Amino acid sequence: MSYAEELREETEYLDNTLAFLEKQLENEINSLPGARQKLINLRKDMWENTVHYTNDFTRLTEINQYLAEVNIQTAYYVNNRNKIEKYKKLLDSPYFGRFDFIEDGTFDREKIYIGLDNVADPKTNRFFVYDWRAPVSSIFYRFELGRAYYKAPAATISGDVVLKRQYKIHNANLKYFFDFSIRINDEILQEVLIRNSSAKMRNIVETIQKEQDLIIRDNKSELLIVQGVAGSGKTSVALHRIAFLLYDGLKSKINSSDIIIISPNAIFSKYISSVLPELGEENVRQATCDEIFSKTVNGRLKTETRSEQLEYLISSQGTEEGDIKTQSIAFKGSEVFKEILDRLIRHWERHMIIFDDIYYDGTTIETRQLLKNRFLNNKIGMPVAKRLKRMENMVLEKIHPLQKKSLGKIEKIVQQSDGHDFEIKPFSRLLSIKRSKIFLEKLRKVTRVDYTNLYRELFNKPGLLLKLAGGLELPAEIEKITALTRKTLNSGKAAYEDCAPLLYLKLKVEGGDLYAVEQVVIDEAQDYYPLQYEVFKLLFGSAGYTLLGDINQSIENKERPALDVSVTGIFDKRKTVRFTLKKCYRSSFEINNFAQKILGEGNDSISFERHEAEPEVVFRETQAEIEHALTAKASEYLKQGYGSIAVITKTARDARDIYEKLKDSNRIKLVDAPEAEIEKGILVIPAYLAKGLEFDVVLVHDASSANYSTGLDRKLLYIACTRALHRLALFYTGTKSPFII
Ligand SMILES: Nc1ncnc2c1ncn2[C@@H]1O[C@H](COP(=O)(O)OP(=O)(O)OP(=O)(O)O)[C@@H](O)[C@H]1O
Repeated sequence: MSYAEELREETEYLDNTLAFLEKQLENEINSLPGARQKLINLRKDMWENTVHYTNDFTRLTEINQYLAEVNIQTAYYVNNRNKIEKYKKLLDSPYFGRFDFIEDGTFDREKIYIGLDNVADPKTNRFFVYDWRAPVSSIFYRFELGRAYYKAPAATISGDVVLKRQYKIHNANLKYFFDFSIRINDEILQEVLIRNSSAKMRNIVETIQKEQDLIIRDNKSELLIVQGVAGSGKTSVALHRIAFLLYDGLKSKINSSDIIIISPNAIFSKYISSVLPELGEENVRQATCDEIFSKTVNGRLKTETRSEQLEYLISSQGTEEGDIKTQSIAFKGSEVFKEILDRLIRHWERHMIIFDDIYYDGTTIETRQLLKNRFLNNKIGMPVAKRLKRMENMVLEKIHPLQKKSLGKIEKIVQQSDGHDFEIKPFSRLLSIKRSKIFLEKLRKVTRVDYTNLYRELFNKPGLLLKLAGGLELPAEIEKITALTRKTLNSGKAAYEDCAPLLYLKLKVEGGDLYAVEQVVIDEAQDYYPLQYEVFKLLFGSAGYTLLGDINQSIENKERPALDVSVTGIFDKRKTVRFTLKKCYRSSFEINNFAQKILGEGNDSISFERHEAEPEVVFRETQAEIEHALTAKASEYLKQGYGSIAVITKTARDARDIYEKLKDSNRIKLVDAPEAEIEKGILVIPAYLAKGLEFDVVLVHDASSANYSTGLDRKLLYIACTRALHRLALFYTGTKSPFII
């Protein structure tokens, strides 16, 4: 077929699709006022015809019937409005791709158009467009021309792909289309990747790569681990995977409230917040690691945040305090410490809960031995706090009949005393209540659990930690770690590394399963320690997990077995799968190659062939000259049209410092805490907060050997450089960092 004929056919197809969409939109718009009015009437009826407060069961049933009807109508109305939104969006660009497929055993050439949502006529069952998540659409992402197959719900369907085509449709106009093979596929990606970055992450639905698609569509695995180099699309894949799991057509479809994303900080949460809405889905629940770990403990103890911890770690390198803190973090995140906490709970059950004989009104209710035996031998699978509460209730039940007797006795005593003739009953009751209160307080001294105290005891009680750690390997500086922790806890504070252990104790002692979710997605998974994963397991119960991370971006710990066997062992899922993403899509070829050299041997990132200028390493005699050079570069790139420029520093303190110096001559924004907003323009930001983000241009402030020389510095420098899409420049005085090769 000639190009002109193809164009005519495609234009016709687009017109038909748009006409169908317009009709659908019109129908939905027409039915909206009716649905709205129906809902208003129903609410009015309910208000007028039912009581607003009642103890009467029959009236309650009546209210419930109304409420059920209101809920149905509300869902209908909301659905109506969502459809209007969907059709409007699709009318702008209903599809972006197509492939033609001849299924084995047939001679029909089926044209499969792919877009953000299904567009189908329910009357004729005709599909104008298939949702990118539909099973058939996987062919578009996974196969070139030739043999192909996809897994339909009932069977695997095979056939031949005879055409693959990509479209640019904007404002309901077909701008262009072209057919592609593998090579052109790369060119399309080139075009997408050459674009400037934006303050919010974008969807990649038109150019999902095969290796990414395999992760996105995996709905069988219960634990899915992705190790991917910087810029390989881990976060993008995670979000598209969520959209896939939310897809209506999926048998195992779940709702947005069933999924939670754990992200490193609020900056990152905001950065990724636009992708799911772009894909036509509601945003799912998000929690930052601070929300999970520090906030839960906060209120009892003043807690350090993850950023504060990192800032301290980075700034205190080379000092004894810094070294103790590093060891303390690794120790408290380890499986060894988990074992110590488990032993602490067992020890506490057996030796630290002091039972006493229980008397009430001169009668022995329980002996201490009986209480202890009952506690140690009953319901041992139940969390300790619940078992103690159960015991408390049992004792209270026993004293209940005695309370009445005791009241009678009190009344008699009060009668015998002078001056209470008219108030015998109320006065006696008061005395009885007071007595019960004293009793309860005494009882609760034994049955009430305070996990923060328990944790304090571990460090306060001389020799307890060492005794519990018998046979386990402890860090060299355990005495100093204990002393530091004692000091912090006794001043009413908890370091960030104490939060996960505290939460672990809380969940073990009081019981867990706080979040009812089915899928947990953990981004920057390399940053969590085994004990933190143990907490996730307690918090999220039997949920499925997707963990995405990059071992080379784990800031503080060197030997952490993140993302491998230890995680697999903790979650102990039957269906576990591991994927590796090696290709970097973010940075230009030159920037990625430069960044890989920072890491040295043994990393296996493959650069996508998108060529741009070589990174610059700029020497200046003084800091003042560096600041001048930074300003000049930033302005130059801004003029060249780069929208986002990050001056990346090592610490937040450096960021504040450089901001103060540059702010008068530039429109510049400081990002020194996770609450800050990321905007277009020039930003000054420390490397650990820039993690996960990207910028058109990265300017690394002070890349000298004095500033970047340790193992931790190497990772920070790597993180900083891998944030750049198009331009990278590093500035230094004295000698440059040994990691710059
Ligand atoms: N298939 C793709 N098509 C187009 N762009 C892609 C694709 N995969 C990744 N990208 C782009 O590459 C960049 C990096 O993606 P993303 O942030 O998801 O990577 P990451 O692995 O999470 O990176 P990091 O570990 O450095 O945070 C983003 O701009 C993303 O849009």
